[in-house]
Amino acid sequence: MELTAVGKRYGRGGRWILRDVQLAAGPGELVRIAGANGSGKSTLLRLVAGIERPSTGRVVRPGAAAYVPERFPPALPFDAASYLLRVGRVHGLSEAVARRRSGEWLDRFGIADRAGTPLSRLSKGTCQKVAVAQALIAEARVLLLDEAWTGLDPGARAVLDEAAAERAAAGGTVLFVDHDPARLAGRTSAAYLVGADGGLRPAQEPPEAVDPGGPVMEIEVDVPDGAPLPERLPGAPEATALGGTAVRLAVPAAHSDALLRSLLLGRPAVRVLAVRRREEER
Ligand SMILES: Nc1ncnc2c1ncn2[C@@H]1O[C@H](COP(=O)(O)OP(=O)(O)OP(=O)(O)O)[C@@H](O)[C@H]1O
Repeated sequence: MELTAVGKRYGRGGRWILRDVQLAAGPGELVRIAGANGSGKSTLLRLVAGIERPSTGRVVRPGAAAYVPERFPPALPFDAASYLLRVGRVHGLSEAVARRRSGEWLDRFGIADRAGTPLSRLSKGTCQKVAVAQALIAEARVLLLDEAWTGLDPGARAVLDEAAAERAAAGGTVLFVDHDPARLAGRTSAAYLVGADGGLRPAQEPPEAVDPGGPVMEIEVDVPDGAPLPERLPGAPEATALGGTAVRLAVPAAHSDALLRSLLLGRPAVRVLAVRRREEER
């Protein structure tokens, strides 16, 4: 995904919201877009999504993007399951795959029992879970999350954290905006700030939020063909070769579920040999 010399203003003579923006993000990247209120973060994501056209410059993306907008319109005449099915079909999924993935995400967000409820009758939080699920079922090469965590309960926020990391681990490119500066801390590959002048510049990432002295999990995996593991895995695990094609990955316990999931769902296909908590004295 690449933006070259992108400028954006709404209407002729309007102020330049974005100016001469260069941004390149490849497979496996998890990128934070920060900036003050009204600086143009949503505009940037809408340009990448293809919903807005740049006033100047060029936007290139590798296929369709999946997008969670800042505001999701819940007043659609569908229930959650049939809405997700339709979105899946728009993304080119077969009916069977769209149905299966919809069911999986409704289940992961703990709302499988509301699959048949009209969107208009869902609570705001449940509706937001559907808004997020509609983007995740696509498994798109580019995933755009605009304040997608807002309105979710803590459990669902953690599911979305994992989902974003999984998409990147599976070779997707993920761009996100969130008001919490610690969101996905330690998992992002880059961060940028939209300035008041419309420019986009690299930003400092906040430090890893996890207590470095906290519990550590060890996950041992076998990579049958000896292929290298992805460079960016959730929790930035410390890897130790165990001989043959086995590797031990050590991560803060807070990241172990996400790491395990991305190992199981990502490439190369690995076999998990052991998962254990590291002994204190080691
Ligand atoms: N469709 C539009 N037409 C005209 N002006 C717009 C449009 N969309 C956004 N703007 C203006 O562009 C500027 C940037 O808006 P944008 O929503 O991209 O910022 P943001 O950084 O995402 O803001 P926030 O953090 O408040 O969500 C704002 O001044 C906004 O009013």
